[in-house]
Amino acid sequence: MSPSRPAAPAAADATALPIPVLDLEGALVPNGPRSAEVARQLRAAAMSSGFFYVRNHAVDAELVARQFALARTLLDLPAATREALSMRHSPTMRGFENLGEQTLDAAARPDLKESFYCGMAYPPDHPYVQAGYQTYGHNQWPAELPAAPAQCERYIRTMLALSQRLMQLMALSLGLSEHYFDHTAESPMVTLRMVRYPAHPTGADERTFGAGAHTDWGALTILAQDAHGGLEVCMPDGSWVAATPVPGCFVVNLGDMIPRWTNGLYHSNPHRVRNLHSGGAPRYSIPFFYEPDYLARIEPVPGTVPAGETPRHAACTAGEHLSEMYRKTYGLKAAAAAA
Ligand SMILES: O=C(O)CCC(=O)C(=O)O
Ligand SMILES: [Fe+2]
Repeated sequence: MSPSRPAAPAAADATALPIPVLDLEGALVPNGPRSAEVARQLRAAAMSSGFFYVRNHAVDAELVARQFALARTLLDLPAATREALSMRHSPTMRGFENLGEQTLDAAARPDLKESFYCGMAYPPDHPYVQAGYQTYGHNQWPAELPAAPAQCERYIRTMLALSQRLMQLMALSLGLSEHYFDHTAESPMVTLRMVRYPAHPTGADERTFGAGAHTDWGALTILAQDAHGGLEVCMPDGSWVAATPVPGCFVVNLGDMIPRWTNGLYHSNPHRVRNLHSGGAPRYSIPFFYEPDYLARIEPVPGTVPAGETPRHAACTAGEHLSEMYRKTYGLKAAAAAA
């Protein structure tokens, strides 16, 4: 490790973390005995940074380990293979992204990360695939890795179930029926991303990031990260805190659809990544982005707009919101690919 790099953070003491840990034991099924308590904790986190960890989420550690192994294999494929499967050739934003191809913070340098994007395997005759809605259908898989589609599909199905349960707990946290959002999950827009960050360059300026400061665009992100750390979260007072890896936990954060759905009551705070603590090794992370059905209307839920006030955001569909965000951060390339 270079002497200018800070030492790796000590193993996280969950009770001392600025980002709370929600224990999902007893809250994983509708009417679970701890659902109300977890919903209260979720509400507090959502009104603060919009970030929390989840433990006892019932996701098999082996499944997550296999997904990290696949991430390494995918991102080690030769440059020519990755170029042939570049997301620039994909109408649905699937495939490989090279270092510097995305700029999440327009005021910073292009992101020092590379990734592989895939989504749920919607059949070609699904109406949304037929309609050409962005993110539906058309995964790009490398022929060299025939087991990759099934592994990703298993991971996606598992994360989807967890996301949908978290949306039920969120509904509860808003004083709504646990099933309030269920109908918005019919054909969800889900994106699984496997990301690799090179070590933060020595002597890099303050505009250099693995991922520039950004908010996520969807409803929920469930992040698996390796042991190196590097994710930083902007707290409501403007300070940045480390989302230190906690063994066995995922980091969950709210995306921009949730403030739209709650008229600003719940927050989707900025976060960023700098791979500073890995001793020069790459950092891997696997964000799973849960977004509702393309046609789901995103407008304030009951009880979030005070009487006599107008909503802070115009209503839109989830698909409209997401397409606009891809267009902004991938610039003209994505607009061309999506056309
Ligand atoms: O890699 C991470 O820890 C976070 C990635 C992230 O924020 C994103 O992909 O939106
Ligand atoms: Fe993010």
